[in-house]
Parts: sequence; C-alpha cells; structure tokens
Amino acid sequence: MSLNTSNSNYFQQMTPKKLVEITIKKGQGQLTNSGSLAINTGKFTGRSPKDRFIVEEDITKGVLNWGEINISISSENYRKLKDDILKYLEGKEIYTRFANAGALKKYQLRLEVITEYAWSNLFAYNMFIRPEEKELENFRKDWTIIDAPGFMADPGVHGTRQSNFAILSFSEKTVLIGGTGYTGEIKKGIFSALNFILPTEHDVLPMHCSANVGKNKDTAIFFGLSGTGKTTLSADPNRKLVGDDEHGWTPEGQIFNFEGGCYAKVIDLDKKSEPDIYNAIHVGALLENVIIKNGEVDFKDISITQNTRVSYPINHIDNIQVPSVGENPENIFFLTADAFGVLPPVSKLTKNQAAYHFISGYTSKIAGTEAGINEPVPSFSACFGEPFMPLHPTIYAEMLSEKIERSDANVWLINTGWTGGAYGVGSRIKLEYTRAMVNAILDGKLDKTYSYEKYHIHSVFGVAQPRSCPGVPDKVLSPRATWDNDEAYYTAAFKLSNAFRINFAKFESYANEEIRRGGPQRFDF
Ligand SMILES: Nc1ncnc2c1ncn2[C@@H]1O[C@H](COP(=O)(O)OP(=O)(O)O)[C@@H](O)[C@H]1O
Ligand SMILES: C=C(OP(=O)(O)O)C(=O)O
Ligand SMILES: [Mn+2]
Repeated sequence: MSLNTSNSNYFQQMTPKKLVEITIKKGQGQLTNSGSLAINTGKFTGRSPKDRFIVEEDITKGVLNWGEINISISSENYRKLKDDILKYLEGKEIYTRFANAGALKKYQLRLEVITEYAWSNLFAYNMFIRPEEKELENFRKDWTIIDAPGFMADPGVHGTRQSNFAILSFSEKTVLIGGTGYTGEIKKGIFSALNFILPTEHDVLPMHCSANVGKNKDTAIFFGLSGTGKTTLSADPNRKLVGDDEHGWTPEGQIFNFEGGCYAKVIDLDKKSEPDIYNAIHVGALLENVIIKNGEVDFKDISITQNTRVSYPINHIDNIQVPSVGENPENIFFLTADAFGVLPPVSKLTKNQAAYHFISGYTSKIAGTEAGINEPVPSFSACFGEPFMPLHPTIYAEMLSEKIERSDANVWLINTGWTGGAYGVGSRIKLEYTRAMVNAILDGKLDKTYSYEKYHIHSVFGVAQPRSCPGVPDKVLSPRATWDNDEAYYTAAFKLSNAFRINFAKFESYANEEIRRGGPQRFDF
C-alpha cells in the first residue's frame, strides 16, 4: 500500500513561512518575539532507545550488532505497522518534502520526509540539506521517512514494546516513526541508516561528531554523546562551522556534514557564553518544549524537560564552511561528560588510548536526551554514539584508527562534565575553561609532544594531563586538586577505572594487546 498523494490534503515542499502559519492556525505552536516558532513535542521530549527497531531481513540478518541497542522487529510486524500508519494518514492534511542527507553528492541519500504535523516538516527543512531548485524537478528519492506522532502502535498487534516506535527497514529504505513527536527521532533515523550504508558500501567512516575549520584549513572534529558539547564547542566565531552533529570521513580525507542545520540544547542558554547559538534563534528557527513568557523564551525554565532544543538551518550561523566539507583533520576531540568528576578536563591520548577510549565511549547520558534520564548517568556508549551505530563498535574503531594513523591527527579527551566532586557535589566545569582548552589546542598553544615538564601522566587513567593551559587555572587541570580529599578522589577514580575494565571485557576478543594497553593503568588501591 502506498500513500495516495492525489488527495487535496497533501502539501509538498511547503515554505517555512507557510509551515509556521499553518502550525499557529492549528493552535500547535506560537511565535516568540525573535520570530521563532515554539512548539511542544508532546509526551516524548527525548529519544526512546528501547523503542527503536531495525527490521531483521536478508540485508541486516547476519550483519548487524543485534541486541539492546539494535533491537530487531520482524518484516511482518513492520508491514502491519506501515499499512496501519498509511491508513491512519489517509485523508489527513500531511506535509512532505524532498531533502538530502550528505553534503558530498557521491555519498548522499535523497529523502522524502512525510510528516503528520507542519512543524515536524519545518524540522526536516532545518535539519536536512535543502536541494537546489533544479534538483527538485526530477527528484528521485532513495529513502522515505514517515513521521506520524498521532499514530499509536498496539504492541499486541505490531510487536512493539509500547505505542511509540522508530523503525528502520533497509530493504524498503524507510524510517517509520509513530507515537512520538520528538523530532530527534527523524534525524537519528537517517543517521543510523548512514551509519550502516557508508562503511559497508563506501568505506566512509560515519561519526557522531561536530566539525569546524580553522584559518589554515585545519579541520577539528568533536565526538560526543548527546548533550556533551558537540554543538556548543563547534560554534566558534573564529572557525568556520562545518556541522554540529553528524559527519563522514572519506577515504580521500574529506570530512562532510550529513545535515543542513543544527539541533542545539538551549537549557540555560545565555547570549554571553553562547552568542552564535543565541543569535541563530530568529525567524525560521524551531524551538522545542521551551517556556515562553511575554513572547520571550525563559531558557532557565525546564519545567517541561531538560532537553529543550532549537533547530535552525546552518546559515543561521554567521561563520560557516560552504559547502559543509572540511579537509585534513588535525585535532580530534572526544567529549566525555564525566559525572564522577575524576577524569582530567583535558588530556592528550596516544593512538592506542584513542582506540581504547573510542571503543569504550565513557560518558554520561545527559538529563533529558533519553526518555527517563533525569540526571547524568555514567555510561559507556561506544563510538560516543552507540544508540545510532548498527554495526559492531570495533568496525568503526578500526576505521578511525586507520584514519588517525594516516592523517597523524592528535586526539584529546575533553571532560565537559564534573569537576571538584561528582555530580551533586562538584559542579559542571565552566564552559569558558573548556573553550580555553580547545582554543589553546587549536591555536597550537598546548604542546603536542609529551614532556615531563609539560604533562603529568595520570596515575590511574594513564592519560597525559597538561600541567598548564592558557586561560585555565593550573588547579582546574588536575581533577584530584579540585577535590578537597585525595582518598575520596582516588576511591572514585579506581571505581571508574574498574568500570572501564569491566565494560572493555566485551571487546577483549576484538581488541589487540596494544589497544588493551590504552586503558586505565590501575584499578584499585
Ligand atoms: N564545559 C562545558 N562544555 C560544553 N558544554 C557545556 C559545558 N558546560 C555546560 N555545557 C552545556 O552542555 C550542553 C551541551 O549541549 P550540546 O552542545 O547541544 O551537546 P551535543 O551537541 O553534544 O548534543 C549545552 O547546553 C552547554 O551549554
Ligand atoms: C538529538 C540528539 O542528540 P544530539 O544533540 O547529539 O544530536 C539525541 O540524542 O536525541
Ligand atoms: Mn547536538
């Protein structure tokens, strides 16, 4: 069964202005003083990983890393869900648009995004790459996204866990989303598809990272799980933004954005510390789950969710790379939001430590980005983006190691999480310090070669921690020095190093001896 596009309620390629008008006319959103549209995504204000399924079929059967990350659903249940969604949409006003994913034509997916709500289609306009007029004349789509938040699955009939779901079918090249209005499912559905297609068909490494380019054409990439700082740290007025979340690294050494916009957290957003994101919020931007008072957004009010968001086309940022493609990655940052407050705020990794940390992906799930996470939860998310990686993490890790070898890029571990104690005792490290560390590295002010005078090898984690960094008090660089009790610090540090060892056990058979040596050096007193 397919969607009958003949009916009068099928609105194609609608302009953002029209989508905003319809949303307001239907009482589904409101305009803020900046001219942005503010909507609520309903019951779901974050991703629901337990309800993300991939159809088990010939293409995926023996290939995918099946388990609690990549949950399988049968073709029959997929078929029933798809038929029932299309029946549900029959006769409704629906919005569709053609869009592209991938700034390099050679690796691009052409999409049709079909949405029940006008504002979901505005999200697709903001976040995917907008095709040129001439492309739209005979647009031949590869993938289809059907997003119907109002359609509720019946687990007894459709084989889902509950009424919401996000399902990928690689044979039908379709993403089905229902029962949830959270727009992140739309972009992450295609991201997951690319994370399977690009390595298997093109030897391109897909990455959950942001990227920007410096004045001497040096590209920096920032890996990190949701909420760790990819969008915030890549928005740097002195560097051209390539993208804030999803990129590919090609065999030819290019870094290209999958998307055409940015999806930023706006919790506690303030103009002084994040001017680029703040100034991007104007006509055309789509605010999610914020509280508006007298037309102004109260960024501190998180009474609906801590995952308040804004999406905007990338050209809402002044200093951007056009097209969204960079070259020669020189510095790679792994952003970890350490809720235990024991990892150094900045440290330099050897190549083996880089492979070990990439496979481990230690971070914390930040409150809000996943349903049910209301405070930072330390977790190991391989590749710093495990929920979106259909293949085994070591496949991506091997590709990254090979590219680091070839490009000789430096790899840095940046803790954008807690300092002076664990979450609840310490405080999140100041953004100005994190920016100072990143800038010092990008400006070549932090020596790249280890020497005793410049670096201290952390006694538990074995990473090289700089003794000083412009713009950052020396004390902040040593996590132990920020705690007021050495014994408490080392107890927490050994606990975390033990957690690394226990987590890494699942990769023992995959990782060679050198990579294993990249892990923490000590595990207990
Ligand atoms: N030291 C820090 N470094 C980076 N981000 C920080 C820091 N302290 C607080 N934050 C906040 O953390 C959030 C990071 O969100 P974002 O950059 O959108 O993450 P991501 O793009 O990785 O999903 C922002 O709200 C930012 O203001
Ligand atoms: C959108 C999300 O995160 P990110 O900001 O990393 O894209 C998400 O995890 O739902
Ligand atoms: Mn982001």
